[in-house]
Amino acid sequence: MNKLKVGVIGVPMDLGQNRRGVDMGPSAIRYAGLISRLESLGHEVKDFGDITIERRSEEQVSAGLKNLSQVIHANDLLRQQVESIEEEGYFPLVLGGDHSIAIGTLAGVTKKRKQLGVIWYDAHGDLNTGDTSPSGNIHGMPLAVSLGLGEESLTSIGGFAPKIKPEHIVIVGARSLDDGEKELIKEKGIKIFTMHEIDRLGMTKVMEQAIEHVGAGTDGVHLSLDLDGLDPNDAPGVGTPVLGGISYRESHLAMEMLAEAGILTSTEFVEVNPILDERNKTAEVAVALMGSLFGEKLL
Ligand SMILES: NC(=[NH2+])NCCC[C@H](N)C(=O)O
Ligand SMILES: [Mn+2]
Ligand SMILES: [Mn+2]
Repeated sequence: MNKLKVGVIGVPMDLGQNRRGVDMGPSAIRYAGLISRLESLGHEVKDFGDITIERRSEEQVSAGLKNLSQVIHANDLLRQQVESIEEEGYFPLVLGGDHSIAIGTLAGVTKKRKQLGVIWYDAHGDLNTGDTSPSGNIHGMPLAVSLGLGEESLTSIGGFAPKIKPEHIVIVGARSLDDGEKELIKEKGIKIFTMHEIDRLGMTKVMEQAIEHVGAGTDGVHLSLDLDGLDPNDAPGVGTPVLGGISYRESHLAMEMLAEAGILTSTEFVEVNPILDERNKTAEVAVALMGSLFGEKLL
């Protein structure tokens, strides 16, 4: 794999969901050795530090969305950081934080890339709006927001909407979808490999087809990896675990195939929750997967 300039940015954000601790994700991932792991692969790594996130105050709900104003503010800061990381010639590697931060990441990377492909590696679709969400948690909404759906103050971050097109998305690993999300997937024709397809076809075929799908007619590809896409046995430190997930081995294979394809232009790893974790296992899994994604091989 080509040697890259990788720009790491942490987003210690927990306001997009209810469980405490996911704000410590960036710290746990760095502690698990991310920077030296990437450097040992020959990449030049610059750590841009963390975005400043407001402390949790009393929960406010507006239009059915929890902590809306703080989530908007954080994502707008992230958008600006991601834009300048790219302008300085670095590959944006964003560390969460809850998955609501994908709103800011995608707003930042689509400033330049108007035909961005997106791989959404997740147990969930994150395709809710304020109207369909069972929880009001914004981490269940970022893919819908990026499609220009739902709350206007979120979709308009960065000054334009939508950020991405339904035909450029592929969801991998889904096994928990709300009714409104199922309808949206059908209505928009979003490509999805649920656990059923992963079991049936195997990860090799799934990733071959996923890579082909997001490569078609796009000018870059973003990987948004929610650690709850993995099975909770392999990644226990997440706030919304769902049994029957993608294995550690299948995930390494997926990352290796992405490295080989050489199509990614930005990446984020989200939902690592050290309070719910077992001795930093999930952060270590995240770093191991990033190793494969950035070109690590045994021989
Ligand atoms: N990024 C995540 N872990 N999302 C979980 C979303 C769960 C559920 N679908 C909701 O909207 O609340
Ligand atoms: Mn999820
Ligand atoms: Mn998610």
